[in-house]
Amino acid sequence: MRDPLDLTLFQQLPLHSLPSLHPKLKSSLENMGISNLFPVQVAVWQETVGPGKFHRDLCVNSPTGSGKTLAYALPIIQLLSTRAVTCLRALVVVPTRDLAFQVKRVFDAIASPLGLRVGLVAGQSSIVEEISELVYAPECELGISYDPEEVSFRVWRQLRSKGDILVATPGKLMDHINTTKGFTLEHLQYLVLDETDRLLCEAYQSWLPAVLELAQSNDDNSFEPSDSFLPNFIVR
Ligand SMILES: Nc1ncnc2c1ncn2[C@@H]1O[C@H](COP(=O)(O)OP(=O)(O)OP(=O)(O)O)[C@@H](O)[C@H]1O
Repeated sequence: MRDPLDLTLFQQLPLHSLPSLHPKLKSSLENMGISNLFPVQVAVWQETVGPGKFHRDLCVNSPTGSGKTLAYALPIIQLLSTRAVTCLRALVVVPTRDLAFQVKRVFDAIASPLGLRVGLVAGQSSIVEEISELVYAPECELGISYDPEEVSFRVWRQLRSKGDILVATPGKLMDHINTTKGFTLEHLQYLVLDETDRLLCEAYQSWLPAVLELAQSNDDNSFEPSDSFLPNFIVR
């Protein structure tokens, strides 16, 4: 493990001083009234997109209100902006439904202009509605009722992810891992644990080992063949 970076040594930076920042990401931030990145955001950007380049886990420890959500959301969106096919590549796990809504709003604001879709599973709607938000189901689109227990093999083959990024609470995530056909973590590239201290207090059916195992289960990753390593953002 490297020596930690001291965030108090980082300064705010204006957006225009980040040459690699995607122009649409810059516009989205400006629309949100953001003209500078906060120090934690500068530090994480530099360790991921910037000179530090992203090939390891990051553990971010920074005070409440210091801007940690954008600190991880910005590089993830920037790094996913070149994706050609929609599949679930980033998973953000948070301990509460309220935080899940809050984090999804931040992702939505910067992901949509880049054509990236953000899903939410936090018990906000029925399980069937959540499933229809997560995976394409041909019957669903034809208006025929969709019972996930009765999906034929032919249909199962056609199921694919509707989103690039998913924000989830652990309990709901495990429900979908255990029961939703077509829901897969095999293409996952980024895993974020937000409010890790609270998350790890709860075992939730051993959700973390299950997620790590599923995310690393596919050796035949057709999207990023050289990237078998799953970098994690751990935020508290
Ligand atoms: N670069 C920025 N410029 C201006 N406002 C910002 C910037 N980054 C984040 N904010 C705003 O600062 C507030 C706090 O951000 P955020 O919720 O991400 O902090 P946090 O560190 O995750 O806090 P918590 O620990 O409570 O979750 C939000 O209202 C957010 O919109």
